[in-house]
Amino acid sequence: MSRNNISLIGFMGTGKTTIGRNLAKALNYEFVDVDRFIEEQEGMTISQIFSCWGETYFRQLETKALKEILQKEKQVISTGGGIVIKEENRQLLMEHSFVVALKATPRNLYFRLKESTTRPLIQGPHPERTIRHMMHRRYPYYNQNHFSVETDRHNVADSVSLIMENYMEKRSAL
Ligand SMILES: Nc1ncnc2c1ncn2[C@@H]1O[C@H](COP(=O)(O)OP(=O)(O)OP(=O)(O)O)[C@@H](O)[C@H]1O
Ligand SMILES: O=C(O)C1=C[C@@H](O)[C@@H](O)[C@H](O)C1
Ligand SMILES: [Mg+2]
Repeated sequence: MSRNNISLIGFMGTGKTTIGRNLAKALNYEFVDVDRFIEEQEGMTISQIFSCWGETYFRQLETKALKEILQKEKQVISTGGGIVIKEENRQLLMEHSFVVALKATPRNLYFRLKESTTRPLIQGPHPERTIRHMMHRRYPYYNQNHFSVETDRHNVADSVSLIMENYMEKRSAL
């Protein structure tokens, strides 16, 4: 595990961007959001990439972006919710960063995301059911981590403190 990068993984809406920004500030690390990095490189939004080129192409861009981002250190990396689907990405993350999984129930995620129009995979007619199905399939992948936080039970500030404590502890034990 690299000593100097923290990656946040988890389903859409678990708080990777919100917690990530605060964590980066607290550690004086750079904050990098993989989705935003891809959007800047491509000059298109994630929704546009999905609708013009499809998910498979997006997944290729995502792995390319991850490799580039992981070259640097002292970063909090907020990943896309589906990055863990690929074994290659899971290995890259575990090898080059301290991986923190953020968790929440499908019900809470539904309430957090129901007004969102920027998440193409949950724009269908039954978003809560879709979240439940996708979460079920991805569950084992989110469980490959160095530390996890239940965001149903901890607010943003508490989650940041818990992650910092655990990161410092495990880093000094290396
Ligand atoms: N305990 C909590 N921890 C984190 N976020 C919370 C919590 N409770 C409510 N929220 C809200 O849930 C939303 C989380 O959205 P955010 O964009 O940070 O998620 P994300 O994991 O980055 O999603 P995506 O994968 O789609 O980018 C924010 O509006 C945040 O304020
Ligand atoms: O869960 C997912 O598969 C995704 C989550 C978002 O962060 C984006 O990366 C994209 O909308 C796909
Ligand atoms: Mg995000």
